[in-house]
Amino acid sequence: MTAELTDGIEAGTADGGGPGPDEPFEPPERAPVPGAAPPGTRLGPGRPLTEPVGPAASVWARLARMPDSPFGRVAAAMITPFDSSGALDLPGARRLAAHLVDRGGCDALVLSGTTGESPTTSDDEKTALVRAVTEEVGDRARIVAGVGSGDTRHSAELARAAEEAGAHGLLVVTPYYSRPTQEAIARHLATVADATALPVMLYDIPARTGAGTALTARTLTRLAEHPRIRAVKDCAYDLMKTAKVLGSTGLVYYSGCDEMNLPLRAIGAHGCVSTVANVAGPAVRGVLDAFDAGDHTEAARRHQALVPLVDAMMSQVPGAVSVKALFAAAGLPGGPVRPPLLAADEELTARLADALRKTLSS
Ligand SMILES: O=C(O)C1=N[C@H](C(=O)O)C[C@H](O)C1
Repeated sequence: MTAELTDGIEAGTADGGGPGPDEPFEPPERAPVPGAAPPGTRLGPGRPLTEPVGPAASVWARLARMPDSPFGRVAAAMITPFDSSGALDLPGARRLAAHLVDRGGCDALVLSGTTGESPTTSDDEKTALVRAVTEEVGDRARIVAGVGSGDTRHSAELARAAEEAGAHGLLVVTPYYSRPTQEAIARHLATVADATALPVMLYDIPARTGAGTALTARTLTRLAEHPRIRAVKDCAYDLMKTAKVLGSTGLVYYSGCDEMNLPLRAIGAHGCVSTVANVAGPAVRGVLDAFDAGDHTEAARRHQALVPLVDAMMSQVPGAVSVKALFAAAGLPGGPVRPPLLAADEELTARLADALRKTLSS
């Protein structure tokens, strides 16, 4: 999309509550999921993947063919395309997904995240999106379905529907609004992870979920014991916590905010879930590639070159608004945002396009 996009544009912790030090975490009793990986199985670097038998075998067989983490390395937090009437645009979603995977530098797509406007899509739309995108990209990328909500039963239902629709993994944000304690948050996340055989990426974004909902290092360490909780999408801006959890668990970390992609990689994160990758995936990947090749100066240069675009896209309006404004300017599928989000005005769109152009030419 990058070339098409520019062409188009040229034309146009609180540490809330939870158990005290003496209260042991009891992972909720659960019947083993048929065919699920045995407890302790991890997909972090160097760890073997144990193939199960039974209904989940096909999921694990698919994952086993994919290298590295079950969530890829550069995941676009894909926008959800709507048509001009505001309805879900599945052909547009297929086109965008294929583009991001085949030419846009992404080896994973997160659907129905914040950038995917999950608060304003229905359950049926979320499931239809997973089905269409998995059909379109097959095993060329990992498809991660956002199933987080403030309601445990609802999230478990969404998780089962996503699994049935072909998702390779789940993104589960900490429950919000009702101010659950750490213990309640831990139980919510474990219950959703129990609902399917899919690997789970936790989403820690306290600025969005509310004061007191940041996952504590202790809660993360406890949840790491769950056989299917494998990863964290880290948007907590708490390097002490992240470093502690990275150093003491097998959880695979992903930066969940583009300005932290390189800093978090430098302390051991595996990759990123990126909004900016919707429009500049190869540049987002290029930062990690340079770092992994040992050229830290070049990695820093590439990171710095992306920062103005990250700032333009994420600081004033939600990422979905920015991406859709850029897509509209380039004549690409995306369509409008759904209320309460508001489309970018002309001035913001011009600034976004300018930032994108500068970044891509740097
Ligand atoms: O939708 C997502 O997933 C992401 N959303 C975050 C946001 O909206 O702030 C940013 C992140 O890059 C991924």
